[in-house]
Amino acid sequence: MSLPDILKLAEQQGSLTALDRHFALQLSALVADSSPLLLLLLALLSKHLSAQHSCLPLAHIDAGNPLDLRSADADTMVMCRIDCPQAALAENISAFLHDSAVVWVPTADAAIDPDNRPLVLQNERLYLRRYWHYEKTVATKINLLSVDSTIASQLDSSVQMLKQTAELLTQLFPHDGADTDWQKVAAAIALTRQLAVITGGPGTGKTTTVTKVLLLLLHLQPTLKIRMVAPTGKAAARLSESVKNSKLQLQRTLTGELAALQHVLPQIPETAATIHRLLGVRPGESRFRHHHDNPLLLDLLIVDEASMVDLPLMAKLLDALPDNARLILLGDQDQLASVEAGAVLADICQGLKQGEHWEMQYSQRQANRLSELCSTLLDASDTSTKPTNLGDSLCMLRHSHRFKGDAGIGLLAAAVNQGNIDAIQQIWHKSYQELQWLEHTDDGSGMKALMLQCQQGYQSYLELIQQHATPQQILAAFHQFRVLCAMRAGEFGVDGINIAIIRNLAAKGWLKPTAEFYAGRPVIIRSNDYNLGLFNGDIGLILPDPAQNNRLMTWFERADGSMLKVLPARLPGHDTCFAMTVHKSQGSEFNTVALVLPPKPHGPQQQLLCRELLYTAITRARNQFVCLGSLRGFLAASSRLTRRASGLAQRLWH
Ligand SMILES: Nc1ncnc2c1ncn2[C@@H]1O[C@H](COP(=O)(O)OP(=O)(O)OP(=O)(O)O)[C@@H](O)[C@H]1O
Repeated sequence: MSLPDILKLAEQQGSLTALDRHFALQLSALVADSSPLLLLLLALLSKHLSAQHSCLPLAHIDAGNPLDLRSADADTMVMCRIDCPQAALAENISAFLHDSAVVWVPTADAAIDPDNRPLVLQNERLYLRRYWHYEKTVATKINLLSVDSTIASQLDSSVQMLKQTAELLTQLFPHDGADTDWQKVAAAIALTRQLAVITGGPGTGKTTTVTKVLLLLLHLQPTLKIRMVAPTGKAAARLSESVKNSKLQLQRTLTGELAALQHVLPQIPETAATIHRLLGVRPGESRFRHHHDNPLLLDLLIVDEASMVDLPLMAKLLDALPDNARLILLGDQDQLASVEAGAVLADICQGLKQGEHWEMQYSQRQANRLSELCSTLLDASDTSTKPTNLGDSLCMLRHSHRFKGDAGIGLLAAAVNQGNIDAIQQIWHKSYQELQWLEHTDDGSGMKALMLQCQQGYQSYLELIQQHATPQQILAAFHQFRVLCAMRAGEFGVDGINIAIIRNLAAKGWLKPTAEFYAGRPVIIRSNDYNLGLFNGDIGLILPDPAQNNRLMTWFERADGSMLKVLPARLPGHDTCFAMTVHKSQGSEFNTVALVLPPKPHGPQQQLLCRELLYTAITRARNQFVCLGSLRGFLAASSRLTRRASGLAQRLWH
């Protein structure tokens, strides 16, 4: 059997896709190199990229069965294994790739490959040139932005400036407890450094903190040009809403000595855009309007939900950022990584991870500066023995103001995040009001209970349609409840659950799904349509338009709160979305979330069911979290962490 035949066998057995096989065959034909090992590596690289890794770490390859064949005759197994001990594999393959004419191995003095070879090998990781380039762009810019900035040095040399900043911080962050106010520390970092990365779970006060930072920065520099962005329209709308709320709360606290800052409040921007809109999409072209040679016109960029930003988009955004601009990244590093390749925020925060715990990694100099600015004492556990510039730019908020300490949702999210199996079991057995477990049973009673939840959750928006409420009111009611699934296909995936919900609501007489488009059908957009202004992940509702003789239109709410209506026939690719994937729910929140897990996860499903997926689903819920699944499956998923292969953390932290 030749290697191309073995690739075909791997495709038939499901361990490679047709794309992986064709990619390998075509690229090796293009570069006129038919060596079996190169073909094998190309197929594995493609497989890794499809699984959203940025590269193929050579150490990940299994010498004995690299294609993960389930069954094959002895000759075939011998043909496809790599003839070398596993311990020496990475080194041997590395030597092979060094000699290959299609692989570029960067050196300290050659930053660009003059021959534009399609593959790059660095630190025993094999990249497609494009991805290597994205990673390098992100690492270079983040490293550049984290260098101890002039602002911080000025502060150190000017006692008066330090005192003034400390006073402003004390007034804006009054705190009576003895422990450190991390929001204040985060604000001090954002005020004094060009880069600040503020991470933390839901409700830990990221937006509140950043709004206060904006107030202080605008007070000190009134002409500062600020832009706020998020990866999706929904996340941008949420950020706008959150900043508006924070401004209202702040307004109430600006009394006494702080009253002088009241006039600055209106200067704080309230509208966030999507990253695509900020960068300027040019229809039909893959390059954005803004890039390194045509940078964005801004002094400060705030990026919310940074965990959702994939490697290519982050590279393009950072490439377009002017050299002297400030950058604040906000996000939750524990959430699922971006839908596309990379896990940029997790890689940026990786140096803080110490086993199952997170600890700040400040240099002694930064710890002293922050202690003075915040009138607190950062202890030894917050400083690093191997300090980095990036470590000085990071702050993690850990106290959630949304979930009260003893509230079920917060406890469950924390226990899942730590993979604490005993705690998870106790929480599910304790019957918290906010949590409801539905076990899959052979008689289908779990599924029946889920359908009852759906009736309760979707009743109010369907009633509002009958009462001729405004599309905005109906959409707001629809967004109170959502079913989330781990996967798309199958009876317990998005496809099957959507069908079950439609049948159930139709049986109640609440929906009339007699045609493709019917009043009350929720849709989620699958791709970007820049002409219509619709983006991947946007959710709309099909409703009659009284202004057009009740003709059916699809209504969407834009990031600025205005409504967009589109003829159903003109919609780009879309799906029904009574149920949606957990991935697509990132950046959204609902009063009640019902998560559906398969009863007996097997094969590739198990890989999908991981800790980040559960954590993301749980933290989408504000008031109630319901889960239909098998408790064993839930516990197994809590123990499974997914790591995306990437060289970014190494470039940033070593
Ligand atoms: N220090 C604080 N003391 C009391 N309440 C706070 C504090 N910080 C934030 N809050 C409140 O907690 C809630 C969540 O805050 P905020 O929206 O800033 O968090 P967030 O981290 O941005 O949340 P999300 O990730 O959901 O966007 C808000 O109602 C806010 O007013």
